[in-house]
Amino acid sequence: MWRRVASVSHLFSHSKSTKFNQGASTFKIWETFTSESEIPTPSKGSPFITFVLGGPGSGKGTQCAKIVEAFGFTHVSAGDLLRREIASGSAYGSVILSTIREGKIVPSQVTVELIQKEMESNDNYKFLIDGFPRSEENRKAFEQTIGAEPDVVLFFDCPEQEMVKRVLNRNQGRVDDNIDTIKKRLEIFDELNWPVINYYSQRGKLHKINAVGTVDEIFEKVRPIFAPLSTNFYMK
Ligand SMILES: Nc1ncnc2c1ncn2[C@@H]1O[C@H](COP(=O)(O)OP(=O)(O)O)[C@@H](O)[C@H]1O
Ligand SMILES: O=c1ccn([C@@H]2O[C@H](COP(=O)(O)OP(=O)(O)O)[C@@H](O)[C@H]2O)c(=O)[nH]1
Ligand SMILES: [Mg+2]
Repeated sequence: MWRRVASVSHLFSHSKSTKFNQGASTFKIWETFTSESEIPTPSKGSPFITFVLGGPGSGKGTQCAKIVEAFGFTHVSAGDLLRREIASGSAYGSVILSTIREGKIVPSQVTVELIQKEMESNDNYKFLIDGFPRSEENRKAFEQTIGAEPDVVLFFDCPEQEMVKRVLNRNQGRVDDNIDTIKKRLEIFDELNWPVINYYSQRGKLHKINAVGTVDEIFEKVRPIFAPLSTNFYMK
C-alpha cells in the first residue's frame, strides 16, 4: 500500500554543507539522572539535533514549548507533521489517519521525509525532534536518510497511570486520545520504543527525566541539560 514517496537524501546533503555551517565549539551537557556525559562537538555542517522521547502524555510537547522559549530551538513534532499531512488532503492522509487511530507507527520513509522537509525549510540549526524515533526501524531510517545522529536524547519517564490520565484530559480533539487507542499505544511504546531508549542510553546520549510534577518543576530538570548552550556563542 505504501509507495516510496521520493528520494530526498540529496536535498539534505546540500543544506548540510551550507545552512548548518556554524563553526565548532566544545561544551558539556550534564546527565540528569546518571553521571556527567559529554556531547559531541557541533561540527561544521551539522545541525544540533535533540530527540525527545517518552510515552503518550508524558509531556514531550509541553516541555518542547518551554525549551523553544528558553533556548531557541525549532520544534519539529513528528505527530504534528503527520496530522498536518492528513489535514492537507495528501494521498497518504487516509492511511496515516487509520495508523494513528490504531496507535500504530507510520512507515519510517513517510515520517523521515516530513521531518527532513521541515528541517530544510527552517533557517535554525537547533532542532527538537519530538515523538521520533518510535522504533529501531525509525531510528535507522533517520540516520540513513538524514546522515546524522542526535546530539542529545531526552526521555520523559512517566508512570502509565499518569500518562493515561493526561491523555484523556488533553482535550485537543485528537482521534487517538481515547482509552482503546491509548492502551494500544502503550503496548507499542513498550515493545518498540524501549529498544531505542536503551540504544541511546548505551551510547551515553540519554537524559532520563522523571516526568511527574508540575510543568515548571519538570522544566527545572530539563534546563541544566541545555544551559551550556546559552553560554556558548556558537550555539545561541
Ligand atoms: N507535568 C504535567 N502535569 C500535568 N499535566 C501535564 C504535564 N505536562 C503536560 N501535561 C498535560 O498533559 C497532556 C499531555 O501533554 P503533552 O505535552 O501533549 O504530552 P505528549 O506530547 O508527551 O503526548 C496535555 O494536556 C498537557 O497539558
Ligand atoms: O514518528 C512518529 C510520530 C507519531 N506517529 C503516530 O502519531 C501518533 C501521535 O504521535 P504524537 O507524538 O503526536 O503523540 P504523543 O506521544 O505526543 O501523544 C502516534 O501514536 C503514531 O500513531 C508515528 O507513527 N510516527
Ligand atoms: Mg505530543
